Amino acid sequence: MPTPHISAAAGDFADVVLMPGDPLRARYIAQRFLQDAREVTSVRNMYGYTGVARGRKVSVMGHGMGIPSISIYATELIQQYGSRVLIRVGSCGALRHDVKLREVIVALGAGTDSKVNRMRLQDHDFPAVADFALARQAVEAAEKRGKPVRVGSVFTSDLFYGPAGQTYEVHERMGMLAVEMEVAGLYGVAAEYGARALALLTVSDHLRTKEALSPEERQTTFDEMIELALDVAAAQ
Ligand SMILES: O=P(O)(O)O[C@H]1O[C@H](CO)[C@@H](O)[C@H]1O
Ligand SMILES: O=c1cc[nH]c(=O)[nH]1
Repeated sequence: MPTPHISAAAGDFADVVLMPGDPLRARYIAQRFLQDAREVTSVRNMYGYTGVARGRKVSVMGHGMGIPSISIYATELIQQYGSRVLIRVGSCGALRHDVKLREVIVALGAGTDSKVNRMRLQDHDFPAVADFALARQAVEAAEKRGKPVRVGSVFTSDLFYGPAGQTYEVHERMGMLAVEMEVAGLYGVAAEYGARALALLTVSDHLRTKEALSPEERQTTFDEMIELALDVAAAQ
């Protein structure tokens, strides 16, 4: 059962997995939000935990940075461990001036400069979209909490340090809310293996205004996003 990247045994993972990029955020989520959390994998320090949230078995596992990394973990969780619902809980940089720091974005779809989904689809465009039911549940849960979310498309970039100035205008004109590095890959993997996926993203910095959350603010805002992700997880 162990894979080259995950050392967990069969049955160690829940069918629903929250996935932050940072493995230490995975540990933080497990310690703060899961009851009876136990570590199920730590290969390469990419920590995974399983516990209980809202009375339901839930796992959390880091996915690293970039599409290649998330694709490995998402594929192995689905294919080897039977996970069916993957919810990325990540950070992003706002592209549009009207998107504010701390906002939580429900990433309905993702454009990308990566070729991975074209590799899957004979070089044709692939609609990298969230599972609709998960997205709707996230929006409804946010409304119930009185903390509405932003819903729309994001841009998944292979480059964190890219030719920024040249691309922001185009992305904004095409209606993209923010930039991050994994969503299009996650949605492609989910489609390929018949799983369901959603990404929730907290705006941690603003690419136009150069504002950024302090470490303390990051934590508080991320907590709100994680509560939302757990609302969605509990509904499965
Ligand atoms: O905070 P996470 O989830 O890692 O997400 C964003 O942060 C990383 C870049 O700093 C990339 O992984 C990007 O997608
Ligand atoms: O990928 C990312 C994540 C956060 N902020 C950015 O500018 N890019």
